[in-house]
Amino acid sequence: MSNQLPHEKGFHISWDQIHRDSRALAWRLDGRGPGDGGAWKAIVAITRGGMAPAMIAARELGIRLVDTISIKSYDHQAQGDAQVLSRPDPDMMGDGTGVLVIDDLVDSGKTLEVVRALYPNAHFATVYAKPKGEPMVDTFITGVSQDTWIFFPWDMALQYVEPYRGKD
Ligand SMILES: O=P(O)(O)OC[C@H]1O[C@H](OP(=O)(O)OP(=O)(O)O)[C@H](O)[C@@H]1O
Ligand code: HPA
Ligand SMILES: [Mg+2]
Repeated sequence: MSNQLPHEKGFHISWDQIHRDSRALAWRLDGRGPGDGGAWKAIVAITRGGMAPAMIAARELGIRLVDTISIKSYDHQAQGDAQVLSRPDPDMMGDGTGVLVIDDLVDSGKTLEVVRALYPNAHFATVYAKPKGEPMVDTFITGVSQDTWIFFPWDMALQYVEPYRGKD
């Protein structure tokens, strides 16, 4: 990582950016549900990364029924088998009809594949999508190349960096 140029280090997302992009996702989904007037009945966030976008979308869309499904598939940047640690009330979920399932991003598509198998009729939405995972997502805002690592604001802190041309 340390001998890469700044633009090769990854795609760094600020809080402001994820807020704007999550709002854009909500607006794109507005009125596209199967209920009256295109309503959605609930939002399910895929923890942990989906929680911030799901909260922002729930607020934009006026949805108060918000639940989580807990999946763990990465340890740092290494992917293992996706494990479902907890899931929403089965009576509320049914086959997923009318439920918006939200995550921060789709990369290999493995996480969404697991959730899709549980709720085949839910609508799957992510803020960011890499090409491999795109077939697993119904709606996303920004496409990112497969070899880019996305850094989210909850994983970062402001810190000093050396000037690009080095110290004087
Ligand atoms: O499409 P995939 O290759 O499955 O990758 C995408 C998933 O990986 C990350 O979650 P992670 O499992 O790291 O957990 P976290 O959300 O708790 O950070 C990200 O938030 C997505 O949920
Ligand atoms: O690019 C990524 N950034 C953060 N978390 C991730 N989990 C899978 N891919 C990514
Ligand atoms: Mg996640």
